[in-house]
Amino acid sequence: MKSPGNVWVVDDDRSIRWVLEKALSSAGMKTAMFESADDLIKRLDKEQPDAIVSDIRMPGMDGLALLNHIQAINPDMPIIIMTAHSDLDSAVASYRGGAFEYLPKPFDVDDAVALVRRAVEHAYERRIQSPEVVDDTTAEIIGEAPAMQEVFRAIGRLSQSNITVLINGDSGTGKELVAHALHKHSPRAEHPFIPLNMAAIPKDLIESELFGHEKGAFTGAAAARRGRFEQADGGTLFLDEIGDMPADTQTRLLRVLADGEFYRVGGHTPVKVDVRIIAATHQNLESLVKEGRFREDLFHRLNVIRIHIPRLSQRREDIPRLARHFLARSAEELSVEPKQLKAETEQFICDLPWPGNVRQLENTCRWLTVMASGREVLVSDLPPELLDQQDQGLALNGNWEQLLRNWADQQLTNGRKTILNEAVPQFERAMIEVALKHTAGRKRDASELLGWGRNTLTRKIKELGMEDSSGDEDEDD
Ligand SMILES: Nc1ncnc2c1ncn2[C@@H]1O[C@H](COP(=O)(O)OP(=O)(O)OP(=O)(O)O)[C@@H](O)[C@H]1O
Repeated sequence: MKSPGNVWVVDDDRSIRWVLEKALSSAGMKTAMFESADDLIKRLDKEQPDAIVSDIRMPGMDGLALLNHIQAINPDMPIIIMTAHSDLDSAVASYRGGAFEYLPKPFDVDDAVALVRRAVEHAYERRIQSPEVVDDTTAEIIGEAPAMQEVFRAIGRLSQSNITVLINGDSGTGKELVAHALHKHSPRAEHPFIPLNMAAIPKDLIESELFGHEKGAFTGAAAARRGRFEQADGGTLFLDEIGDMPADTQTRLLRVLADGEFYRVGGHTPVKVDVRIIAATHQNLESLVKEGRFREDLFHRLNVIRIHIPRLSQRREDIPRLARHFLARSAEELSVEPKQLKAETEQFICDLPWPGNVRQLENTCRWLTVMASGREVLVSDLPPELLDQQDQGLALNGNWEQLLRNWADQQLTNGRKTILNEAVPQFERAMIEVALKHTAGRKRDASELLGWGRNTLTRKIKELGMEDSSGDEDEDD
């Protein structure tokens, strides 16, 4: 019993679309043709094909970006990339990104049909072999904004590697989701992904949590226990909020990364593990290094590849899709009809500041699913704190203090500590940058604008690691 197949083709060249549509339909397959990758992605919201055939070069999103996008949301979707011989490098890249096959142009129509048929059968077999692939959609990452496309591209590029990755981004931007995607698209995918949040564990338990302990290692250690490192053997250990790792643990971690082995707390036999580390932080690790709060050598070990996840307010174009996704998910969880945002509600939420990022949007959608009375969500149905936020936003022009209060409030609500360590350097950096802009980079004049002595400004610039951006260094000293 074989599925005839539902195949989507995307190519900006009308004649290729025409040829493939004819050939695939004659072979009994259902087809849909798209002029651009963006059109195809829009349709993916509603329906999923069995396979996709995509040109490599297209205006707008190209074939490889599409490949990365789809790989991130549905790693099992077979994709055939069409490419001219001259684009062999890109074709190789498409393999690494996880394409099913590539089809060199110009192609023989029968070969093309045979290839597509194989892709469809492959998809079909995977589906019957592993019903749990449906579960994969829990890790769907939504992001059409250019800044998120960068993130998808990085996931694609890293897909065959075991390299250490450092993910930067504010709380709730999706760092764990991206770490999970990196794992799922790595050679370690069949092994465990173990997340551990440094900020969420009391300091004196971190070591035993990471490395495990032997029976009787400390009061309360009634039995021996494997730590996260051992649990993650062969797989990936995700260390969230690495900036909060205590100094002693940093030293131990560094040693494990260098030696590939460690001792359980209270243990005397070394334990060998093979673990890929993905670390994440909302803090500026370089600043922590400068302040002596994070080991420089550990920082360099972790900072091999860096991925930055933008704030939700820097990718507002994704808000409507994210909201639909979360409304659908909470409706499913609660077995109710999904709520729909009225156009003005959608517009309203697109303009909000979202200091809690995607997580805040997700929580809002869950709240709406339970609390909004009708099927359609009106602006007045939104949780009161969001309506307040908008008032604050309107009154904001000039009211940076209110923004700062919101930020501090949010940080403390999220359980953060020592928030001045992050806020003060940011504040100073902003003031210095603006003053230097007004003086075309002249520090002496900028120090006057700020009300600091020249030496203080020079020292601050150094401490804040702003030397590259501070403009002309050769002025009169
Ligand atoms: N682009 C996205 N598409 C779909 N869901 C997302 C996206 N980004 C984040 N989410 C969801 O938002 C929630 C928060 O994401 P996640 O836990 O990955 O954030 P985080 O940056 O690790 O947060 P924290 O730093 O507070 O731990 C999760 O439920 C996640 O599934």
